[in-house]
Amino acid sequence: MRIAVVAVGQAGGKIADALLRYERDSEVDFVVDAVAVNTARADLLGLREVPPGNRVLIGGDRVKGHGAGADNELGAELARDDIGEVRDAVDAIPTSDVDAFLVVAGLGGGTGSGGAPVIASEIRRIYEEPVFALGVLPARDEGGIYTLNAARSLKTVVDHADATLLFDNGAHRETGESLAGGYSRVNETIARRIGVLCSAGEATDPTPEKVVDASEIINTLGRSGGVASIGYASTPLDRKRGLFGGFKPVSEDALESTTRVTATVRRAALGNLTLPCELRDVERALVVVSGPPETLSRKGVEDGRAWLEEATGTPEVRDGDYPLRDTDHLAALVLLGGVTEAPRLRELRAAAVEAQRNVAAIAERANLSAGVWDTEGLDPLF
Ligand SMILES: Nc1nc2c(ncn2[C@@H]2O[C@H](COP(=O)(O)OP(=O)(O)OP(=O)(O)O)[C@@H](O)[C@H]2O)c(=O)[nH]1
Repeated sequence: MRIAVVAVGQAGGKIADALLRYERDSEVDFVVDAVAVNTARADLLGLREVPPGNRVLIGGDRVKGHGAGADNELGAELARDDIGEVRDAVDAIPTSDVDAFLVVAGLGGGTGSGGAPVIASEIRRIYEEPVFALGVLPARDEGGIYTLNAARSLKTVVDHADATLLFDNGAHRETGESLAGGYSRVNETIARRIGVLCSAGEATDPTPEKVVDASEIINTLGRSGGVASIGYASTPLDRKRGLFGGFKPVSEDALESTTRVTATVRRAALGNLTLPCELRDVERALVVVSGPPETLSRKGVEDGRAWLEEATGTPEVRDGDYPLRDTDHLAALVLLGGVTEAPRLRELRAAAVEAQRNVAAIAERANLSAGVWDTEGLDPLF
């Protein structure tokens, strides 16, 4: 699936950079173009991969290039005011090659949190291709303002995108990790998952036995404002066991190959989801298995799909393979679409209600006027 990436805010821009790096390393063309939008000039200047001509500074007249200061209403306003400039940058993308747009943002701050729904809704108004959002949720310990921002923004993003892929920072940060080091590792994790998903159907050599078409990804994500999560797991392969330093052919080792594939699919779906959730709270799924061609047991993929059908209780589970010559890992990616419930969503909902009660206290702690955090009109989540 070929995507056009529209990154909003600091986290969005860094994730777009990571996606472009992943694309370059994998040598499969799946990002048609990437645009970065921000209210902070320094964040735009700090990007490494998004081409300088594709960086759009918004709100310059009002915030003078200094960011939205975690005020997501301001972020939304600045995006609305300068939407013409964002539109011009998106119009310059050769959209005849694009299967879907991906609007990427951290939902806890100001610019991405407020701007992403405005921008997604504008792109959706103009183009026929689906507009998916990739939203990063703040970790639990980031504090009330980030939580409240994420809760408000999530409700709006979900309403304005065809589907929203969620990534919970809190579920992926390792103890003792520095913030900067943590983010760059987490961004690589995000880029690998989106990268494998999108590049699977674009690689032509070696040819997959069952191709993952863009339409299969789009149908799994859905187009009616759902939430999605991605699981990923990989298993190292023992290169020494096969002939001539390669792997044993599947025929020689069919049982082991099959079990290895299904076990990897189960690990991808049961642990390490971008948004941890129960499989029974999922409406659709897609499994992609990648690795050296001789290790991709068709039966293993089918067994993995059958297991997922049973675990989710839905027959709407698609599958495909992605053969790669230069890897010593077997990997499985599981895309879960139509997620109806997740512990982190429940927490955000509850925290938003609590934060509304404590608005004055939060504003005081953050040294902001209470007016900035006037939450009148904050819709309940979903
Ligand atoms: N995964 C990931 N999360 C990040 C990164 N940078 C910031 N975040 C998270 O994103 C949220 C803050 O959003 P930012 O993108 O920094 O803020 P912004 O959208 O630029 O908004 P303002 O700075 O308020 O103008 C917080 O929840 C951070 O934890 C990153 O590189 N990767």
